[in-house]
Amino acid sequence: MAQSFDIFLASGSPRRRELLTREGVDFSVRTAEVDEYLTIDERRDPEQAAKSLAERKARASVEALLNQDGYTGMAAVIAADTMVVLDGEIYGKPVDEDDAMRMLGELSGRTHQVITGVSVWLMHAPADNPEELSLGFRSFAETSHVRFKDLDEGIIAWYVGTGEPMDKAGAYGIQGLGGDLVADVRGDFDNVVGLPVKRLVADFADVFGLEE
Ligand SMILES: Cc1cn([C@H]2C[C@H](O)[C@@H](COP(=O)(O)OP(=O)(O)OP(=O)(O)O)O2)c(=O)[nH]c1=O
Repeated sequence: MAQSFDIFLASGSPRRRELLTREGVDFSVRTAEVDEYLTIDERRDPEQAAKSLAERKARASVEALLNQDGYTGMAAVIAADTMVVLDGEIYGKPVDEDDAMRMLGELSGRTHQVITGVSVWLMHAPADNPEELSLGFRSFAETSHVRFKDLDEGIIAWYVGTGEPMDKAGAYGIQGLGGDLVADVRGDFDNVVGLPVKRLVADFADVFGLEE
């Protein structure tokens, strides 16, 4: 694959790295701290919230590349944010085991949405003239629908005890032991894991060197 851009993934998530690697994309990881706070308006519109968080993550990474790393060249910076939504309410990562138990109890036997917002920032930072920086971005949100089996308290307590839920939106990982909690998935499976990588690569074919 002939890539005309340097590609940076602004993510600490090992799942996102694996998914992008699987598509054959050559990239580096450049994470930067962001505040994941959502406004009331963003909470009312989960797709917008996911895009907005992805945009913040990518922008922070762009700023770090330019201001801390002194990056020059043509780059695409990719970030994503995944959230679970049940009855319009956003579920992020559980704060503790009780929170994980609560989330899984609420998801039991029902269908929820998993929304991943993706933001891709394109920048050109000329080495000879830093004043001529050009920067732009495009974002999208992808939604998958996941139906949970009926879960009894014993299963939920066992699953939380494995530790798997703690760093994951909605307190489960469909790609791991959490796959056994799931009855059915409609939509993109990778999107549930954290990155709708097929759509990302298709929508940004020029960036990934898939077009002449
Ligand atoms: C629903 C679900 C979520 N997840 C994960 C994907 C994300 O890593 C995490 C949601 O948290 P995010 O805030 O989207 O991402 P992150 O903090 O892990 O990584 P970064 O911000 O650095 O990119 O939940 C799974 O791994 N499997 C699942 O089935």
